Amino acid sequence: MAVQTQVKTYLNYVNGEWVEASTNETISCINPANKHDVVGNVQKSGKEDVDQAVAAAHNALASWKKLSGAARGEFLYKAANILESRADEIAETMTKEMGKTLGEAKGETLRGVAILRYYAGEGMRKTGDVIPSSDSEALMFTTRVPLGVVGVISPWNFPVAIPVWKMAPGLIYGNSIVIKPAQEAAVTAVKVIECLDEAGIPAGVVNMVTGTGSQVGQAIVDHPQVNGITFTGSNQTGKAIGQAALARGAKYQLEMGGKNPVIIAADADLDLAVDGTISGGLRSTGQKCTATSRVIVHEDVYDAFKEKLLAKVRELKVGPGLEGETWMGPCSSEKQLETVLSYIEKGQAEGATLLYGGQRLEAPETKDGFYVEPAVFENVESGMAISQEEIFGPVLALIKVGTMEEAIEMANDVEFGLSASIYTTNISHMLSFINDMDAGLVRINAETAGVELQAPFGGMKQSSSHSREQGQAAIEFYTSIKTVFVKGK
Ligand SMILES: NC(=O)C1=CN([C@@H]2O[C@H](COP(=O)(O)OP(=O)(O)OC[C@H]3O[C@@H](n4cnc5c(N)ncnc54)[C@H](O)[C@@H]3O)[C@@H](O)[C@H]2O)C=CC1
Ligand SMILES: O=C(O)CCC(=O)C(=O)O
Repeated sequence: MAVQTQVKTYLNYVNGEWVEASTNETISCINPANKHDVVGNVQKSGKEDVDQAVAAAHNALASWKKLSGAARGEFLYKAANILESRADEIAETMTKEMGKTLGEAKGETLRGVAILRYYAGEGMRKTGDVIPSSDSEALMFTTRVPLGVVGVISPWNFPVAIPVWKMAPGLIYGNSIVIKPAQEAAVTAVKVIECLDEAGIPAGVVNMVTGTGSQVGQAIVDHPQVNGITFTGSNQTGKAIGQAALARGAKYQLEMGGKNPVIIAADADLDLAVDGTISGGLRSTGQKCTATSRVIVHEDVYDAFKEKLLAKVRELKVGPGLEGETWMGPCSSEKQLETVLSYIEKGQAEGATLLYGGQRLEAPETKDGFYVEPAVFENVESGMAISQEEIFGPVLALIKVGTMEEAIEMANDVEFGLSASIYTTNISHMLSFINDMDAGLVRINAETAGVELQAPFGGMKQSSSHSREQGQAAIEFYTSIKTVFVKGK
């Protein structure tokens, strides 16, 4: 058991000030590698705090949107430099708070830096088109105006990258922000906001209120002065947010679950496919919406692939994310661990064969953390829960198929459509996969996870609100098009 020295309490950020919540309550953020280690306390805010944050964001809007894109971009460049200079410390906080390995946390923090720089540059790019008018004496063009106050509701699995990829485009296009980060990653979020504060972002342009989803999140969603809500998280919460936003005419963007397949064709490079399956399925302890969970393997290479996969999975070192030799950290919370263990039980009860892993780590040095061994199932059928539902944990389900058509049919046989990949050396297989796979992100000879910040990201079917984040696609959510028709007299 760790001895707690001094636990810091972090404040909300409202109208450019660090403030306590009106409730006078705080919540502790726990280290999933050792539940006795409190990483920090954050404010357990209420509706009144959201009202103050939204009022500040609303008041800041007029002068923020009047600035040129280049001037707004300067704040993002400064914030990027500050985040970069604090990358080691912020990555360590992330690892302590939600468990991913330090290497992954550092990579993600630097991705946050790159996202800030990318959107800083967007402030100098075109936002409209000239369209020929049918009146030869008129000028017709489109311009864009900001949405207004944007509510950002973010999850815990990418504590830097997701808040940044939602806030940075919002800011560059002239919106003001009220963010409620996930409770499990709130200390890391505070540190990201500190970077924006240090960069001198004007008071009220960015506000952060921490607390529960049902109190703080819901108050943001329901607030009449919040013009749009961008959300990443579970399907259940996302759908409820979408309905509430629609009911009061607010814009919304939802990024939700995945049940992502990888297809291993008979002609695949099996070593590459094994590495991509492990990295896509088990990095970050499987807690990515783009994580690989269904591994659809051609029967001709099934046994060879399975043996190679198991040999490598057996070697993965599970442990605290801060330790250098750890490959996979704990689940982010006790709730996540319980969800994963319940799916492992359900898989066995439904008749799948657990080939490896799936046990909680009970050794003295790990029993206080939320650790589970990576699990590999076979004899998985399409109707089983482990084949259909998002587990968000280190669980791979092997499915044997006889043809490429069967593989693609199986890959599409879920309600989600976020990401999918195929390992093959055959160009016809690649082309049918690109054409026939129902997913927003299709990847050839590459793992399902790992999105690039300059490209559109989002899913088909139940995975998103059919919108796209990141890259230049982000402009669609954060702005409205205004069509302008000008005639001299
Ligand atoms: N698509 C993704 O990247 C993610 C998917 N998930 C999925 O969701 C499952 C449950 O994880 P949770 O953290 O409980 O997800 P969640 O969807 O409940 O939480 C995501 C965010 O929504 C907020 N929230 C919760 N209820 C709300 C409400 N009524 N109004 C407004 N905001 C609200 C939370 O506080 C958090 O900031 C995971 O096991 C996983 O399957 C979770 C996190 C990220
Ligand atoms: O795969 C990635 O890099 C991003 C995944 C993601 O957006 C998520 O898990 O929410």
